[in-house]
Amino acid sequence: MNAAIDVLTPTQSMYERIGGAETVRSVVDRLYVLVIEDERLRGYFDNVDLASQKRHMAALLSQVLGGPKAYGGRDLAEAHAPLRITAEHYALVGDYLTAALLIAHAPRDVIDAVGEVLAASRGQIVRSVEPDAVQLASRAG
Ligand code: HEM
Repeated sequence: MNAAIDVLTPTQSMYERIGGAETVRSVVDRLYVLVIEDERLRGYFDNVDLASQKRHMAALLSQVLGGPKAYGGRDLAEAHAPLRITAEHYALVGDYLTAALLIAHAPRDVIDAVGEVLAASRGQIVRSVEPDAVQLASRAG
């Protein structure tokens, strides 16, 4: 391979480039501070063990970024179905995750990759029927 191609070929995972376990932990800590400070979201976590929640989220984020494959939590659809999460609340959590990554100086391509994962997992997490969908369904008869 010539030197120019070497330079352009990523040798580290996104997980390594953002700073590995330590950065993931700080991103997840910040994410839950932002979420719990938001009165629109706080109630979802009233009876949740936040320490174990953070461990699961950190394991999932590490895995998604090409780090250790250590996620041992439930399937995302199964974990979130009883919560009836709205599209608005889902978007807020996504924005807070992006904010936490930016504060940790995650590069643009990492933010974009996480954005794609968020978009792909939306259908498993958002469960409430939105007014538009109800209207369309009733119009369709
Ligand atoms: C943005 C994408 C999201 C991801 C990647 C994600 C990820 C996770 C993970 C990994 C767990 C742990 C599952 C387990 O313990 O087995 C979990 C649980 C949970 N999530 Fe999310 N989540 C997301 C969005 C949300 C949103 C938008 C809310 C609420 C507004 C939410 C509320 C919860 C709650 C309350 C639990 C605990 C459920 C329980 O222990 O019964 N999540 N989530």
